[in-house]
Amino acid sequence: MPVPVSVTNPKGVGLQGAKASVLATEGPFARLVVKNAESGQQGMQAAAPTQDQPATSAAALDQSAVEVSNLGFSYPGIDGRPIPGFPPVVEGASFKLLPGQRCLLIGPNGAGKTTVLKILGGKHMVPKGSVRVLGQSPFHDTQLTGSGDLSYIGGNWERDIAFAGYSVPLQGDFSAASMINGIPDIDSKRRQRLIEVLDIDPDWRMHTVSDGQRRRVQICMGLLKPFKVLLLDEITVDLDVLGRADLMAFLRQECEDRHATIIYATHIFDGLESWPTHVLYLAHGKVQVFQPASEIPELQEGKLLELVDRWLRQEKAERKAKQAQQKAADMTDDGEALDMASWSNGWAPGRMTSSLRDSSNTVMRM
Ligand SMILES: Nc1ncnc2c1ncn2[C@@H]1O[C@H](COP(=O)(O)OP(=O)(O)OP(=O)(O)O)[C@@H](O)[C@H]1O
Repeated sequence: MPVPVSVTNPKGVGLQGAKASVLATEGPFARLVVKNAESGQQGMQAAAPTQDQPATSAAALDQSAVEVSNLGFSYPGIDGRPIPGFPPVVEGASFKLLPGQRCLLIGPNGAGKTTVLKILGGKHMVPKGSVRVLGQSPFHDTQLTGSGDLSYIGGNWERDIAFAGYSVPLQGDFSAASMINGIPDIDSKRRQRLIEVLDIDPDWRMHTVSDGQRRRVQICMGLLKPFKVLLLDEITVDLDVLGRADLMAFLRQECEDRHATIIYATHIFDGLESWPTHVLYLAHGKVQVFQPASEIPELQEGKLLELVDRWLRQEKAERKAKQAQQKAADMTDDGEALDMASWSNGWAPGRMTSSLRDSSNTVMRM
């Protein structure tokens, strides 16, 4: 049974006509080449354009691809407003990435990584000024995803289906080729390259593939269009070591050759030291570290895992201390716990539901 996919606009329909993705092939770029040749200047130069690699003007390389300014976000409660007493999931986050930069997004479970990526991918509405992708608001300016300039790959290819169950994986007796070839206006060389990089057998039947094989097809579909900004939410978790290494090499090349910008959230760090140009560490919904990789000694020394281990242990200790403080605050004067925690509301089709602590429908047990 086919189900929708977690790839933004896989068919590239919609505002496809508004192809803002065609970048200048002369003018500023040509002037920069002449200027650099004259001054003998070293440093970042726009790559010469080829059929697969559109030229990027020097001015475009200086403009931020992703800009987040004092971003705050709370998931709404049942009345559509932030739940009173709950801290925002993301608070005061600011960072900026230029074309060509690759950012590793790190943080403990529940830190807000997926939420940030979804906001950047236009899946949650936030004030226009707080998030700009390619100079536009990803939620409001839908041509960003419609054109394929902004691509988000995350989650599993599954959804809840009535009478079939929860988290039903995408399956159906159709081939991987029929999915991949079903996307219009794709450069055939790029498609073939991705099939090779991801080691996809076009004859795979989607109802008999393994999780990792299904993931490869999902990733392929998300990468078919030559994106300018790519958001990856732990998509390598099912891939074997070789598949992951080949994919990371491909993504790196996309940034170096086409000046694409990538944010990659992951919990798997082996072999990643030389991949990012930037590292963003998120904890408690706040940006704790945002630094160029060149300024992080542990990355130069191949000790990314040790660094993350230290960060996470520190975060855990802070979290435990905060919880202990909260517990103490919840005690009555005679030392009894005031139970304001979640309260079972019974079953709604197949699922337990509950009221949240301090939410508007909190049930207080006395
Ligand atoms: N739809 C939602 N409604 C309410 N709260 C949510 C929702 N989705 C996530 N949250 C909460 O927001 C917080 C951040 O979740 P998020 O999924 O962004 O974290 P994460 O850093 O991606 O975690 P992980 O590493 O486990 O994937 C968590 O406390 C989570 O419970």
